[in-house]
Amino acid sequence: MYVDLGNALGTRPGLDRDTLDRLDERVADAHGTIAAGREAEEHGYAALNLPETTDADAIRSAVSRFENPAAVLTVGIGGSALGAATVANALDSEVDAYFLDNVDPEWVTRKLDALPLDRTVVNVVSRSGTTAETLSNFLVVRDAMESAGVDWTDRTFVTTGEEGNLRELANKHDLPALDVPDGVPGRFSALSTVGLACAAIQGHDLDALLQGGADAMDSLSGSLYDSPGYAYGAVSYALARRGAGVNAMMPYAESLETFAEWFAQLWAESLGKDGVGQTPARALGATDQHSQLQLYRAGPNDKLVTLVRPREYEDRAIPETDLDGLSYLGGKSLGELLDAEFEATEASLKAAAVPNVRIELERVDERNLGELLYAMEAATVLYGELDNVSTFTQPAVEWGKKAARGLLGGGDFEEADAVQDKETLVVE
Ligand SMILES: O=P(O)(O)OC[C@H]1O[C@](O)(CO)[C@@H](O)[C@@H]1O
Repeated sequence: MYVDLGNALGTRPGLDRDTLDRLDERVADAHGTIAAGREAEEHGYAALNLPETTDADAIRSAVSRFENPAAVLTVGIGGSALGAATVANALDSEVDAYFLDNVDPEWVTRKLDALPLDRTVVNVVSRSGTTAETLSNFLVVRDAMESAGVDWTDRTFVTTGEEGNLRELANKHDLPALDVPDGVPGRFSALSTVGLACAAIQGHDLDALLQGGADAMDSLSGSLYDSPGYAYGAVSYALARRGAGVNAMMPYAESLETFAEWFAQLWAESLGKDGVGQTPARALGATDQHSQLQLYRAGPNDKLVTLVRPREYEDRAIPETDLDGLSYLGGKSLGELLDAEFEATEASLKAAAVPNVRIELERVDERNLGELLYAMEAATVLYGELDNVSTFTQPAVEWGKKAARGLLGGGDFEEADAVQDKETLVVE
């Protein structure tokens, strides 16, 4: 994997090579803090040790009881679903993967109706073990299994913390369970039990995923010029300080679309603090060239656009054609077209002085995915150090949780009262 910062330099006053060299001095200090935090297994920093601390054998043996499942249904939300979904949606498997990471009743019903419940493993994941959406969805899934005459205790697997409703449920019904790692916030847990249980059930190569993470981990040093992750974090920070308040993550591979969703939680929940942060926007190449690019090029110049692509992939030829104006495509391949679109979009952004960064993987496989996930986590931790924010907390999400709980009679929360005081100006 490499990161190319070339098209970010010169797009903002003072953002040149000298600026990066000066910023690199701060990267060295930040790396010192990160390394010390990792050494001490401090909350958050411990996530950057996962390639070393995650026990792949333990995960494989914990799920080995589920022989030849047709599908795995992961019930979890946020960091308890997005890492697993990124791997599942990027790689092929005989075992289909489904995710219940929302509580839209019609959508949940459609998903459950499509599942062969008697051959599905239910993978329930919650770090806190108390998240309303996850626990509600699990109760709904359990009920659906019972109605279908399926013994849910035979088909359910749990990953959670030492305490919480989910742990109690697992103990009560003697369900197979894995622990979430200590000191690892959900959004940083893709390379742990949280993200890898689903991958193990699907038969993916956990060792290669962790090896990719380890390769990125080994690149961490006191300089951004040694580590693609640190380089990306540093230039994103430098651009945000110079008005690029939005980061459009635009992979040029359908298999990486969920990666952009995973990145959005990582970037937003980690760096959106104290009035600062860079707003992640999810895009997909080439599709969003035909929807969002107009704004990226000709709207407010307040964005960094991150373009991601695999170099190698299974290609498909475009048949020869004598249709007027199309013959230039005949005999080419879809991959050639996509690569041309990628490079053309990159150049079109540069021509409009819109900063953009290229991230290239060899191909979309376990090792490269592990490296990409880890590098983005390292980028986030470094950016957080440079911006002096508490990267590993997310206090602002609690207000809404209390309000919703209060509205449902789950306790007396003043936040719920505030919901009742809503101003209205209805136009219909
Ligand atoms: O794993 P849990 O505790 O169910 O939390 C799910 C998600 O909800 C959050 O706490 C935000 O509400 C995220 O940080 C987390 O990834």
